[in-house]
Amino acid sequence: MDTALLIDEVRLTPILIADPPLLNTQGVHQPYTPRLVVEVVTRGGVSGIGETYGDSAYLDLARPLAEAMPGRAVSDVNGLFTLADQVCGDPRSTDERVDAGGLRGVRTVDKLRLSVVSGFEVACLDALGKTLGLPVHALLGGKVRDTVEYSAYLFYRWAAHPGAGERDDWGAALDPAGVVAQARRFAREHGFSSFKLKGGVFEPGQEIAAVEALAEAFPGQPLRLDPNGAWSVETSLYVAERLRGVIEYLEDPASGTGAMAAVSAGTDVPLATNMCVTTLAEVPAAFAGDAVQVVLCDHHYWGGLHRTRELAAICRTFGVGLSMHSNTHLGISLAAMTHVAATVPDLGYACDSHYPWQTEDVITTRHVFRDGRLTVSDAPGLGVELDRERLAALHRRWLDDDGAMRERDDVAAMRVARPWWTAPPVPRW
Ligand SMILES: O=C([O-])[C@@H](O)[C@@H](O)[C@H](O)[C@@H](O)C(=O)[O-]
Ligand SMILES: [Mg+2]
Repeated sequence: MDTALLIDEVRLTPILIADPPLLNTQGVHQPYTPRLVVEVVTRGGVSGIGETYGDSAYLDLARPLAEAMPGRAVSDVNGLFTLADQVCGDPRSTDERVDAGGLRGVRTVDKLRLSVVSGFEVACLDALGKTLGLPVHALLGGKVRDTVEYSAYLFYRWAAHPGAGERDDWGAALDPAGVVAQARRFAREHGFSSFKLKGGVFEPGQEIAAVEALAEAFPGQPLRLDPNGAWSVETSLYVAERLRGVIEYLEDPASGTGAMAAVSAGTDVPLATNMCVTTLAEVPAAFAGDAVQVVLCDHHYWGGLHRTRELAAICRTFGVGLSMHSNTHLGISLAAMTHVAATVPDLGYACDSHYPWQTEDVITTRHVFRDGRLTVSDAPGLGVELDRERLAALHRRWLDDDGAMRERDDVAAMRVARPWWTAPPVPRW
């Protein structure tokens, strides 16, 4: 073993990043949202970076893992899972609640742990690639495309947060005209040609009207609608019928595998998910029941880039399509998403990314979409550099926070504007 590959130190930096007032079925994004930056430093003096969720449940698991890493090789990414099982709590204890935000499926201890491991795996791959002079995609077997296509992620939104928070110049988008204006700006500034609207905010008729307005503004271009499981089976079938021939896929119209399977049985509109298939345990029932036709992978909660490729192979085996989910994230994760997406042969859909909404970053040079695509970097590692000054500033914000922003809570954020707000029932419509 080359001792240059051994880990000397692991640095964990929780940060708070600005987030616009984007609406979803639970509520609204907080002015600031937590992320965790993971940095591994090797004996060879190379530093590798990764990024994952930063809420305290993730930090609690990341700390013991960081302490256990020194002395291990950055090339031993498979060993990370065993190590995490040993040091990050009891692997048998599970908590099958829907995640705190109600937007990303079940929240089990295993899934939390995998989300943490993903940040460490990416950091190790970055360090390994930099040491060997190879891009991360080469460590995953090599890219099969030179660019990765992303879709515009449209949100109903307010012009500004009701209390504190950064301001941007997007203005409000609360009706079909606002959604189309937002889409036009995404197309103009980033070249996106496929569009996803985050739904579950207004009653379904209004969201159907928004998608129809998009179809009129962008004829023939792929459109998606994602209410995060807010609709009943009946409502889902109604929306599917109305948008048949207009929509590329409906994403998580209903909540849970059973409801999704019932919707799927009643329509030929493809269904996608980042909610009912987010762990291996959920795959058999969902695939056997034909509940979904497209799985949205997310290297964070599937446990990193290698595990994402394993998921891709499972989907391929069962003839289920693959696309990519996104939550609020920075440029480190976007680099990781692009590397793994470049290696998956049958990625048949443009990937999601929140990135254009993020005005702050911790890398020195922001990613730039051209024609809605990112060029796959051939530079060693991820191909991005940490901006230490920015990282320190965003960490300072996390330190200064009284705890209110350290956990993502879209319901609480909505209460600032509407004190009576509670998490809506499922199904909501
Ligand atoms: O950021 C949001 O509001 C999204 O709703 C996000 O939390 C979801 O996880 C995600 O983007 C999705 O596709 O469901
Ligand atoms: Mg979704």
